[in-house]
Amino acid sequence: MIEALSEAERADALDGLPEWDHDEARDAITRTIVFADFIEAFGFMTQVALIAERMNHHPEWANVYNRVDILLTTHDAGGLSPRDIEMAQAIDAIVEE
Ligand SMILES: C[C@H](O)[C@H](O)[C@H]1CNC2=NC(N)=NC(=O)C2=N1
Repeated sequence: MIEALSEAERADALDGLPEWDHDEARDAITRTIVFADFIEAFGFMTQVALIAERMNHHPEWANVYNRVDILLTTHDAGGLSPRDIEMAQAIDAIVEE
């Protein structure tokens, strides 16, 4: 079992993730990324999929052509947990490559 972040921990984490929005209804973070084309978007998703499997932590996401909409939350914790923050940081690192 993994614990959700406290309010202070969540505020700190969100400060460090300026590209991400907080979805209060779901206690999730969301980010939309637009790539040059479909193959760039799908290549990104493939990299994230490998990380997700390694972490056993999986994004809720959708892809339309060059756009990927991502939502991260921890179902087991009923909200944001350190795993979402770690995943968001990994995603940001891939996008910045
Ligand atoms: C049974 C399995 O370990 C759980 O369902 C894992 C898998 N991937 C997961 N992904 C996410 N985002 N949240 C979870 O709580 C979660 N739990």
